[in-house]
Amino acid sequence: MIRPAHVSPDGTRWSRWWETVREDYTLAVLTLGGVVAVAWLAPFAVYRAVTGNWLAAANDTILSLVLGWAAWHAWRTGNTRWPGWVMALAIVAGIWAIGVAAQFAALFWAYPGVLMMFFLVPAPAAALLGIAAVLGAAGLSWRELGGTGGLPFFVITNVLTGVFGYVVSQQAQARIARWQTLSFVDPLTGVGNRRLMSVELAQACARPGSAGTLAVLDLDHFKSINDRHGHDAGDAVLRDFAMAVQSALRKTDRLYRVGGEEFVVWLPQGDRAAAAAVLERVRSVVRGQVRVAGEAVTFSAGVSAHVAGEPWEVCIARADQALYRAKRAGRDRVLWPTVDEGLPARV
Ligand SMILES: Nc1nc2c(ncn2[C@@H]2O[C@H](COP(=O)(O)OP(=O)(O)OP(=O)(O)O)[C@@H](O)[C@H]2O)c(=O)[nH]1
Repeated sequence: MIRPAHVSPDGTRWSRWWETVREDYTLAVLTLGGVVAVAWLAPFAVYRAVTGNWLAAANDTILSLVLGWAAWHAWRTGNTRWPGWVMALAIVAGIWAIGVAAQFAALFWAYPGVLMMFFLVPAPAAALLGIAAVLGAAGLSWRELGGTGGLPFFVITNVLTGVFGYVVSQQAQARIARWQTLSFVDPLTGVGNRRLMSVELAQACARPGSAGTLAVLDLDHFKSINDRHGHDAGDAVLRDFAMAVQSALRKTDRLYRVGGEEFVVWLPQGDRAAAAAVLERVRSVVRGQVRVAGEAVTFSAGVSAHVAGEPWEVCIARADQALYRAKRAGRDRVLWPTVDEGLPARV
């Protein structure tokens, strides 16, 4: 999911962490798993080793390392997808291990485990993993459960826990999807808006050794299109333009609408020749597909390579200057920054 860099840059480090956890429930559950690993499983591993129960000590050690790694990795990279899978599988293994250990009281761990899975992996996978975990644990601790006497209670209460997890996680996901659409998508064209651009570019440009090329595209004489053909025709041009640009871009490229008739394209490669080829393709597709009353619609663009380590705002300012030059030079062209405008040394 999209995680706003940090919703409020103010506040203490703890308050920012708390805010980040509240924003992303998968990260919250991964963190919880990490806390359980460090505060509960790791001390238990030591205790088991001291009391000579080497098998249980090894099991608790491996489990606490895997859970701890998943939480740490998610925090470090901002990616919760793979850590979520790793933690969900570790939970299944942990619940089975409880079955092998055959301790009745330890079976209570199945409930939070089943619940957590719905917040770590997609619902169908969580349901399958939950069933596998519970049936495995039930089969392995058949005697502790009291055989057929205890089995239905164990299974039914776990199924109820899973259903609860499913309902709550689906509701949360639906709300998050709606919130993301409202916050990050331009309603007219369906492409990302300025807010999404600032979140994604901040993340892309913060990656060590990041390379990329940024272009600011501005439709030419758009006011005149509105004045001559009406606002609705202007809206249709904006929609057609976004669609045409999108169709000319590669899957990894990003398009944002950042103002009335102003768009930003981010190409995640710094190679100038490749970027120039993509923008040339964009120009020819727009020329062929975007028309108003039979007239071709054109755009001007300023393009700049992103210099590793610089904030995206610096790169966009350079592209903006080249755009103004393109407008002054007669429009319908793509220009790169000059040395005066801060042309990056490596392009
Ligand atoms: N139809 C429509 N028009 C919009 C929208 N947002 C901004 N505009 C119009 O876009 C026009 C932008 O005009 P200018 O900034 O003068 O730019 P321009 O006419 O394209 O001139 P150049 O950029 O110099 O080529 C204004 O008339 C705005 O009212 C929108 O969502 N829909």
